[in-house]
Amino acid sequence: MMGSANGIVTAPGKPPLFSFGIISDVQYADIADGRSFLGVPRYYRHSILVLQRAVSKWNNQQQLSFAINFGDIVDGFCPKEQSLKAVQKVVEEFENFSGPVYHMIGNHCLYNLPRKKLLPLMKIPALDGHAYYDFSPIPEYRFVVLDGYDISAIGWPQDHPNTLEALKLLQEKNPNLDKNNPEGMLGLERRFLMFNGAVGKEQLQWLDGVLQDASAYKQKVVVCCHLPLDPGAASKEALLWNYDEVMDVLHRYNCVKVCIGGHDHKGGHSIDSHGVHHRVLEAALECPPGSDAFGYVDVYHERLYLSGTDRMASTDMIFNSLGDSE
Ligand SMILES: Nc1ccn([C@@H]2O[C@H](COP(=O)(O)O)[C@@H](O)[C@H]2O)c(=O)n1
Ligand SMILES: O=P(O)(O)OC[C@H](O)CO
Repeated sequence: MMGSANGIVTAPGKPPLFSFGIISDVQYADIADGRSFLGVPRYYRHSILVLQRAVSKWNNQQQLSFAINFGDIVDGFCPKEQSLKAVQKVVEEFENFSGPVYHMIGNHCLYNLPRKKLLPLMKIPALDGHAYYDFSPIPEYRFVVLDGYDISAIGWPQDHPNTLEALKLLQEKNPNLDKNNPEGMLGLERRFLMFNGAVGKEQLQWLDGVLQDASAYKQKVVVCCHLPLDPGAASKEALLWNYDEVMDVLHRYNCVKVCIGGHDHKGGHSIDSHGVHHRVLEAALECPPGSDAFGYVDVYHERLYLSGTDRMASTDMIFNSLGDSE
């Protein structure tokens, strides 16, 4: 038997119920290497090689049931006349994976193409342009994919009510002319930046319904969103605008065990006040040539184990069983 940090003992070599591949923030562009606003190197051409190696490893690995892309497949600096081809190129790389791939949108996807064009290309099941959905790979588990740019100043037509709602919020919350600039904003208020967004009211209701249903079927839930939900796992500047409202919904139910996100390229891990794990994935874009950031997750009844490659840290996420009826 094998011990772990929180004292729970598990049997080594126990086969997972199923496994899936993960990668985030590929942000491919056929342009020279650059840096983030804060000076972190970004390798725009190399990132697609990271994705290629991820797919090749996933295909040669033990059986993976599916893969999840946590968003931002093409960078905002991609020349606009190349956006369509670049998105298609990255999607095609994902399609070399032998199983289904579940995509979600990130801000950089939306800098390149409007939702209307993007969602069909990424084969995101969408209703009225909304990009949230759920799926259940086995009866015991439910995956919920949130649309963190539901209320957003990017991606919707300029006169769309969701754009207007986002612009109003940014106007109220962010005093700077450049709404991506957090200067002078204090604490968690620093999340009110244009490159973030919110989950709208309808989506919150949908989420509540899905979690009710999952609870009724005694399913465990993994929540996926490009934008991080827990301040403990990410920079304040990277959080979903209404992370607190979403967390309130998640915390009404014991079925939510793990939330996974991207966007905050350095990555992170926390366990919140209700024992829910939050894992923010390290970005493929920031891997210096020859290095990688992707992984696969083994799913068990009582934990998720992320096996990371190179810059993606491995993480054992053992569930808090308090309140579980099983
Ligand atoms: N501290 C910061 C961070 C960012 N910005 C603005 O956001 C844009 C995107 O940032 P990246 O991290 O993706 O490079 C950047 O061009 C800045 O306009 C900022 O003002 N202050
Ligand atoms: O989406 P990006 O690449 O502009 O980066 C977002 C920041 O990492 C959030 O802190």
